[in-house]
Amino acid sequence: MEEVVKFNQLGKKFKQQVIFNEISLSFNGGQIIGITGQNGSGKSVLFKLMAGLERPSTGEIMINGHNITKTNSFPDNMGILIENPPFIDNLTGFENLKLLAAITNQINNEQIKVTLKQVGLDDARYKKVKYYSLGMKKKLGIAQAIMEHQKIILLDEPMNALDEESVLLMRILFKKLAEQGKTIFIASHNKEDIQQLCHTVYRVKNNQLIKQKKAYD
Ligand SMILES: Nc1ncnc2c1ncn2[C@@H]1O[C@H](COP(=O)(O)OP(=O)(O)OP(=O)(O)O)[C@@H](O)[C@H]1O
Repeated sequence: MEEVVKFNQLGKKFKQQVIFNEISLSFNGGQIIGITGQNGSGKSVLFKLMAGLERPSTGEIMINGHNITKTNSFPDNMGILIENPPFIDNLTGFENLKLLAAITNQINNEQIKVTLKQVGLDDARYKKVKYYSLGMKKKLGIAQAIMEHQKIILLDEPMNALDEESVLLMRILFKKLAEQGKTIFIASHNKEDIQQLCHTVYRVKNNQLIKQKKAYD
């Protein structure tokens, strides 16, 4: 299987606070990888490092064969949901995605509509984001992360604020994306989501990523 993400002696610290220390790991494509760990352990920082939004203090990160650390670049082919994406309140969900899609111009309006349907926002696509509930905003965040059919998708707590039915819908969607060959990293505190979804699970602990024997140790 193809190696899509590789950490080479990755280290990260903020001033005196060590978050990661010399992590060397690689991840194969086409799987759902769970990232768990206590509050403040470093899950979001890990995603920011992979997305090129934070720079490693030491070591290197390779994404799809490109050394993003050496080239100081953002990875191609990566969809990202970290924290709450800054949507424009006065535009509809559809218009927000259209604006984002215009940056790379890879998908058309029809594909945006299909994505909105996939995340269960079909009825709300013409509603301004300022009238969206918390869960609806989360779904729009998931939509922007997956709409361009990126090879790697980072989802930081994607199920937060979603109702039970929507969680089930997302699980089916994420599994389908992995079957299509995409690699999905999911950070979550939800044991059931991790157990149901993930092929491999790592726990951030003691500045390391520790592979779990069971789906959730
Ligand atoms: N830009 C920054 N400057 C300084 N410290 C930071 C910065 N970003 C994150 N940190 C610190 O790094 C640590 C890890 O934060 P991170 O947000 O990755 O935790 P997390 O595992 O995602 O937590 P949670 O489960 O609460 O979402 C925290 O102690 C946080 O305060």
